[in-house]
Amino acid sequence: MIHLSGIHFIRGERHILNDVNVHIESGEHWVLLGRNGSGKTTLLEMMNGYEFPSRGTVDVLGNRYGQCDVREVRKKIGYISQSLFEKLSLIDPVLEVVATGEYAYLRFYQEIPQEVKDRALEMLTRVRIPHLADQPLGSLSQGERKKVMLARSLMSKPSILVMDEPAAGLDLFERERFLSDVNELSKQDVTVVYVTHHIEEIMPLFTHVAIIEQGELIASGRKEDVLTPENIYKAFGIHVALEWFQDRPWIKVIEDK
Ligand SMILES: Nc1ncnc2c1ncn2[C@@H]1O[C@H](COP(=O)(O)OP(=O)(O)OP(=O)(O)O)[C@@H](O)[C@H]1O
Repeated sequence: MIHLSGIHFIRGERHILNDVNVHIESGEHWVLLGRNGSGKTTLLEMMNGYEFPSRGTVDVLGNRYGQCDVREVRKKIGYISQSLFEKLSLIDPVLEVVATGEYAYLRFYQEIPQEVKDRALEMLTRVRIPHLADQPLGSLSQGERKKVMLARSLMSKPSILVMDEPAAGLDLFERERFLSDVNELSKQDVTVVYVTHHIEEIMPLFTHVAIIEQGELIASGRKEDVLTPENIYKAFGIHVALEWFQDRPWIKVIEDK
């Protein structure tokens, strides 16, 4: 599905990614975990072909970047990020914003076909906000906006869904509602790649975790093997105890005496 092999990303004096190898197979769902500035977003941008490595290869859905039309591959990848949200029009009704996902447009300048409107409503129903269809995007709460992004990204029936800190800024209630929609993606034929700083966002859906620190992968593999107090210490420099509860990892910070 996604193969990043021997990736280096160098800008000026900085080695931003250093020999990163990530292999994501069909049926797996991955979380990229790491501190601010560790290189997570840069890796996502490479999966989407918005950044190219200084060295190494990127293969997505059987296409090697640099030897294929990246725009064609991107049509099969949904991408949810704050920077994309900022490009959407806050005055447009939610249904229209979701419908733009069908064609990866930012806005419609012509009549939207009825079948596209119907599908947009279906996607809004899936994330449990069909009642907001006619409201302007800008009038929605942060949590509702995230759900609109999720519904919009599903319009194009992506094979891969890449999410960059989608639960950032949500309160506990909104976050849990959003995460439960993310978890429902296990019922769909889509591979999810999810970036976060927060361990408790690793929902049962996720099978694998990669931990990145200062541009290097310090651990990657099945989540039960990777999410250890030792690896969390290496990534965040904090001693923790980790417990699994209802197939989610929860941490307690152990203060140094
Ligand atoms: N094109 C670029 N040119 C120069 N520096 C860059 C470029 N892209 C990323 N960086 C730097 O690389 C580092 C990693 O950035 P990145 O956005 O990937 O981190 P991140 O793990 O997603 O961080 P956060 O959790 O804060 O979003 C940062 O220090 C950033 O300033």
